[in-house]
Amino acid sequence: MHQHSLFDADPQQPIRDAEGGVRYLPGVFDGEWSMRLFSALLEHAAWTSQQRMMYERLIEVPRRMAMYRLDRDTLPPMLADTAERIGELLRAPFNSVGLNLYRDGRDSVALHNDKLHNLAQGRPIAVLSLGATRRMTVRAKRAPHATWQLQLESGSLVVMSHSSQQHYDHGIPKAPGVVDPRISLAFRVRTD
Ligand SMILES: O=C(O)CCC(=O)C(=O)O
Ligand SMILES: [Fe+2]
Repeated sequence: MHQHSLFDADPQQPIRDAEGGVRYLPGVFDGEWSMRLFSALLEHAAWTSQQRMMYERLIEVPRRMAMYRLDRDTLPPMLADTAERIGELLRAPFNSVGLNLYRDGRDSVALHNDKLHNLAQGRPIAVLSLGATRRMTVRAKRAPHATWQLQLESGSLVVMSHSSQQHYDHGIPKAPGVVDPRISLAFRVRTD
């Protein structure tokens, strides 16, 4: 397997495609905004634990989640302003946000691609990170599975094109030693 660090080729854009590929944008929000938003979401978001069937057993998903429609739900403090700033920056009419809370390094999300059936063609998925820095793995589906490791700092955005989801998986591996929580917000343009 070929391992790339983010800085091998281009610090901003490890993967290129006609729709923008996968880009890492550090420092989109400053430390103060990021910290205030983190606290507001930790306290006020409607966190749920979900369960999945795995090997015929019901297991708890190792993170907390919350989901909002930006166009119709009552939102936690600062979320509407944050969504608007990201929408303006990326010129995309985001109408949904999925929140993930990784309580510490034991929480994770397995390699996956975001399902595209209810996402608008050509519109990106933007993931805002808050709190503890965690590593995102991005891996080509096709052999030899080129793999990138991105350190997602608080206040940063990872912007993934719609079409990148067909060719790459992404995940947040467990991180032994990380004791602080992280919240991510995945902004999407849904068609339903
Ligand atoms: O927490 C992250 O950075 C990734 C979240 C993610 O992949 C998702 O919500 O689909
Ligand atoms: Fe995802």
